[in-house]
Amino acid sequence: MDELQQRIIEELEVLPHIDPKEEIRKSVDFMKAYMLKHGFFNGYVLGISGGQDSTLVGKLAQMAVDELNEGRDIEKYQFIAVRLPYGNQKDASDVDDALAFIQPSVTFEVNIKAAVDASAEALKAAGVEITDFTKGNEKARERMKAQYSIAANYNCVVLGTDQAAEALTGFYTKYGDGGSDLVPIFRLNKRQGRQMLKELGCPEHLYMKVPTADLEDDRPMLPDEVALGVSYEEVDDYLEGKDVSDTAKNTIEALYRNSQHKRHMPITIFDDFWK
Ligand SMILES: NC(=O)c1ccc[n+]([C@@H]2O[C@H](COP(=O)([O-])OP(=O)(O)OC[C@H]3O[C@@H](n4cnc5c(N)ncnc54)[C@H](O)[C@@H]3O)[C@@H](O)[C@H]2O)c1
Ligand SMILES: Nc1ncnc2c1ncn2[C@@H]1O[C@H](COP(=O)(O)O)[C@@H](O)[C@H]1O
Ligand SMILES: O=P(O)(O)OP(=O)(O)O
Ligand SMILES: [Mg+2]
Repeated sequence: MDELQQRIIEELEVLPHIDPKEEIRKSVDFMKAYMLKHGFFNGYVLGISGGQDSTLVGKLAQMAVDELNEGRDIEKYQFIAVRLPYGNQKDASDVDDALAFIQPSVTFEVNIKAAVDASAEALKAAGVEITDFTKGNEKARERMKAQYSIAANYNCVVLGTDQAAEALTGFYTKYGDGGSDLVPIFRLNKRQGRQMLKELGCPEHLYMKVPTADLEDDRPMLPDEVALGVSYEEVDDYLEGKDVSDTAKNTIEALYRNSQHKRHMPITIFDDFWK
């Protein structure tokens, strides 16, 4: 393993092997401790897409609030799951299955189509015609806004599903799904998340599902791996310190370099990471 791979693994805190039970406990305890430290909060909010990462974080969040509520007369803590389709969601039945598995305290549905389309129209009226790709990122940012509005109304904080494979490649929308308060599965790669879901008794079709951001109208359900140009198996191997093909290594490291700006707060004159 060369110096850059080693540095990335250390930066993203990835372990080459995990004990799924131990990692489940770490994430649940993290979410419990955060609530106990900030007594004015009542729980967590997260968009549930029907994909692997939100199913995992949603389940862990529900476990955390259930444990926090144990022995209390009233259920102070809640996990608010949010369905956030853009129009009709093609994989809506996976959202049903994820919610049945998570059993959230509360579920809301906010359809983001009207807001996203209105935003595209307003830009068009100003002479800015956005591409389908940019509109995809607007969908992710609209989802972020809806979750923050719900969190503010119910005294909760917003969870993010960023994990090591996305953090490494920058495969998320800046201030969209990248905008959140706590990221309980940061440190885990994609296959480690699958191991945890299996341990938790999740239906197999959810943790074996092909990952998709499903943001583009023109390419619905586009697999992340097609957009990225590298497979998650290779990204996961890289993160575990294993050798990958030269092509995969070059792609991964280019994605890492190009997304440096996403792993920092807005850049000031005192920052020099980009120089
Ligand atoms: N979670 C997911 O799986 C997910 C979700 C949405 C999008 N995606 C994918 O993630 C990517 C998001 O698209 P994106 O990264 O083009 O959009 P983005 O909006 O996340 O980031 C692009 C913006 O970042 C800023 N930026 C770019 N380079 C910069 C630099 N060097 N310094 C400072 N700021 C800089 C600019 O404002 C630019 O418009 C796409 O590949 C998309 O398909 C994945
Ligand atoms: N359709 C969706 N409904 C609710 N929440 C969603 C939806 N699509 C995405 N999300 C949220 O965004 C993150 C990131 O998704 P990626 O597939 O990694 O782009 C996801 O975990 C949900 O919390
Ligand atoms: O973030 P999710 O839940 O949509 O998972 P995936 O990234 O596998 O689509
Ligand atoms: Mg997804």
